[in-house]
Amino acid sequence: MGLSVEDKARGDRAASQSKGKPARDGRGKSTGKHAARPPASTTDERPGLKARQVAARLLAAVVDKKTSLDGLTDPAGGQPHFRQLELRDQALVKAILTAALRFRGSIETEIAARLERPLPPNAASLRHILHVGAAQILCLEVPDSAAVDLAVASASADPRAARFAKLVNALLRRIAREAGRLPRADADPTRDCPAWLFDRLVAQYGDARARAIARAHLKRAPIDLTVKADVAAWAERLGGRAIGPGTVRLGPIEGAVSTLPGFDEGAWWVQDVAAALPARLFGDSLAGLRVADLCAAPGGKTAQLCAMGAHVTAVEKSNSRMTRLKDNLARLKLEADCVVGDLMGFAPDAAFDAVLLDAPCSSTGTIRRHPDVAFTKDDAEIEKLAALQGKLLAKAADLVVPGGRLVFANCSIDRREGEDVVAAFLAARPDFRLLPVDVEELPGFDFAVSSAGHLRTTPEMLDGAGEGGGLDGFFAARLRRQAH
Ligand SMILES: C[S@@+](CC[C@H](N)C(=O)[O-])C[C@H]1O[C@@H](n2cnc3c(N)ncnc32)[C@H](O)[C@@H]1O
Repeated sequence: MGLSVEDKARGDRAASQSKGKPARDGRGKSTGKHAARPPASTTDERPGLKARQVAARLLAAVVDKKTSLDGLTDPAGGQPHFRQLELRDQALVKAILTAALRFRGSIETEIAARLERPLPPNAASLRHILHVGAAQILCLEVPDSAAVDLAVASASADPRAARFAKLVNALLRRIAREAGRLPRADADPTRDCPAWLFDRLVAQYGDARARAIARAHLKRAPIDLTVKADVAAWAERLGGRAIGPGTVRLGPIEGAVSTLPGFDEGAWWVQDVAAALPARLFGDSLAGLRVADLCAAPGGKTAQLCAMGAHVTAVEKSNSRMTRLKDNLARLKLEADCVVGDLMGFAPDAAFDAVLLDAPCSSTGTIRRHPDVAFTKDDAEIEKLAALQGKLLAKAADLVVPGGRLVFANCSIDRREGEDVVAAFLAARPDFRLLPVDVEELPGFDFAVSSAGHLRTTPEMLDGAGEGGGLDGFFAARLRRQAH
């Protein structure tokens, strides 16, 4: 029988038993009691409550206002309540939101299945509190009792949701008792992929591949490192495996990557294996050449180009992101000329032998790492970004010497931001030709080369359905300017 918002007092006081959760240690012990606590006031100081309240607030910002989670959780410019949390609670908020967004459709289904009537449209705040609670119960190792109690306290402290506190209690206890853990092996992946995105994937890749991509989005992305040299030796030292000539894929690690061997000495940097492919399209021929890396921060590709022996000029419009790029290069003991400013106003003294443009995009290739992208982007945004990319590509082209090469790349899986941008560019610029990528250039990554000679990856490739598999979605095209 479903619960209704009017019938909010009806609650099953039976002990909460999490289904399928591993046994808990003393700290995470389930008390088996879920009687709703006295209503929390805004001064309720119980441990963990602020983290849940901030999680619900940030979920609202992502879903209702299309605000990027990276921005909201930025250590310097992020949401003030988030920044006030202790680091441990900040990590918990991020884990809750990652789960709540990755499995948003499944969580909504579990909630809806236990309601007699849908939540009223003006109950956004209640919905976010329920999603935050359910995400902990269904996806995280948080004791059910804590997830439920803190959701009830969050509702009680929120004037828009206070009258639903008992409903929150009853509903989440039922989910804890009845629902299995997420993700489920037999789950329909389309449930967790917003319709606007799934429709585009089907239109561009066909139904089967669209489903495979949506399934890959439910997996956590592994951590890849690009090493300066000796990939096999670093793979062994770090307990990972070499994939491709310059990438080590790590297994599960304890703590931050910055504590791993080789970080302080600058032997490697974090970069998904797919993100490392566009710079490799220049081959081994960059030593001593003047190369521009446009839209450069945080500098993964700048570092690759420097390590290949090029004289690199990195252009980036964001001051704070350029600071990160410079910090990264300093740690890696690599050097580049760094120019802070809008690419559209960049006027160097001379053109470049090679140019790499990693244009701003929808980032739909990184949904495994950034599940908020599926909620913050839409059809209109993709059109806007495609238009911007066309302008940036035209500007980048003017910076290439006759006979020089230009690589246009981004981490979108949408053709409008990839294949279509390049097709429009080539139609308008007879002084440029596509230099098709040959599968032999990327040993082990032949799957990443499209029949048109572009680089095109999507996250289900490289065993994206398996644990520790997959790669980011990326597009790159290599172009040459006519020699005159
Ligand atoms: C996808 S990220 C680049 C990632 C980077 N190439 C790497 O490999 O680490 C895009 C970057 O472009 C920058 N950007 C966006 N529009 C720009 C513009 N008009 N001029 C210069 N930089 C821009 C953004 O601030 C962002 O740092």
